[in-house]
Amino acid sequence: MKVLVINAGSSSLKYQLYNMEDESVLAKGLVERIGMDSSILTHKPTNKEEVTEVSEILEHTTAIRKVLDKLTDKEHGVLNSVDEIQAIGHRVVHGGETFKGSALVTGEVKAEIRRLFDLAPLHNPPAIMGINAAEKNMPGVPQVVAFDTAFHQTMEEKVFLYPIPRVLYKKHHVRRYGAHGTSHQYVSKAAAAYLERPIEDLKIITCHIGNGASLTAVEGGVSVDTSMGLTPLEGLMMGTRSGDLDPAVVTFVMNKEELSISEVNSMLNKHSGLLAISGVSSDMRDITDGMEAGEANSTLAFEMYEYRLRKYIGAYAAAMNGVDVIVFTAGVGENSVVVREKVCQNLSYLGVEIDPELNKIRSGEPRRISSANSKVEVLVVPTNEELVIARDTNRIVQEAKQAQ
Ligand SMILES: Nc1ncnc2c1ncn2[C@@H]1O[C@H](COP(=O)(O)OP(=O)(O)O)[C@@H](O)[C@H]1O
Ligand SMILES: CC(=O)OP(=O)(O)O
Ligand SMILES: [Mg+2]
Repeated sequence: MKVLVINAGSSSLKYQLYNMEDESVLAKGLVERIGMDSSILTHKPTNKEEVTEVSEILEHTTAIRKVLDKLTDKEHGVLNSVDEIQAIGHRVVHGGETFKGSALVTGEVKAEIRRLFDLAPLHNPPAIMGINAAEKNMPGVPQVVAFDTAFHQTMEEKVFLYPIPRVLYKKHHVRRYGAHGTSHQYVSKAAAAYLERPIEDLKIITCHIGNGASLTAVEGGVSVDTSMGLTPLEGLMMGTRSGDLDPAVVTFVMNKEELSISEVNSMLNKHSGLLAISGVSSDMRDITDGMEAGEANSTLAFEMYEYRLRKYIGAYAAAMNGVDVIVFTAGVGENSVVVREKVCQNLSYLGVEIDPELNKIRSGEPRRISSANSKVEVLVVPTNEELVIARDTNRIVQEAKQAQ
């Protein structure tokens, strides 16, 4: 079966086409700046040259049509016809309490994702746009949704409730949900497989640190705590998101600066984090370059980022009464030698010791960076959210066919 995986953002759409016979990627790509005057489509077929095309793409339906054109293009394509795509899988960030796993898209499932718009105003609306756009371009092709929140539905009440009036949970579902679950689940399983140990016996802290960043305490293979909350704003300091702060900061600043709800949301989600402190960039590469050049604001941004991440690792070791494995993943976790080095340097009280040479090795495979003496295994495990979505899509569509 050939499965197209789509990750739709508000102004972008990432895609990967899988051949599920051998789980190989036939092509992948990205449409950026949807809705702006010059959109950019970058298409990379696995065995051919990458192509980039600039054109006007005003909404997601056109974006998917352009992607399908590229996938079937004589020169850059990998398919003879769009009909070869037998299923489509979508990443959806918020599944609320309804979805504990991936689901086949139906009218009711779409209505539920819409009901959750309030809880994920930045993430769920573009996901629905992606689903509708796929439906228009490929009518009749089954679609599956995979939720970032699903893996964290195992958290206990004492972990997911906020200590605020309970009526807010009953009336408005205000609680902690977490995100990046597909990634935390994938890398924790991959870590156990790499170590050749049963996941049931392990206490694992997974650090998914990319643009958005979150940590999860995985005990016995299930998520027992995670750092994102009602929305993907809670927890770690991120590229442009603040992470944890005193909630009174919000009302105080709204009052002093006369900010609206949408303005304060935008400040905390898009103009905070590394970007706000460095004054330069949300990208960890620029921050570490600035730090190496002795630039004070980038150095401070790095130190705050590393300090907050390290505090969370300590908290999750406490939550599980120990830690056997720490896993680094996503853009920063997989690539930043210096972030891993600094975080681990100050975890010696847990018995963490990394090998500086192993830490420097670059590879797309899971690898150990801790020394032989370390009491905790420290691993780098490249994440692959798209593969998990493709597998779920394949399984759910096959099951639905058999049930017919
Ligand atoms: N070599 C590198 N060193 C440090 N950080 C890196 C490196 N490569 C990528 N990154 C970081 O990874 C981030 C993107 O991570 P990624 O997981 O791809 O994010 P997302 O999926 O949220 O777009 C970038 O913003 C950048 O800060
Ligand atoms: C939920 C979330 O933060 O997603 P991303 O890392 O893709 O921004
Ligand atoms: Mg990501």
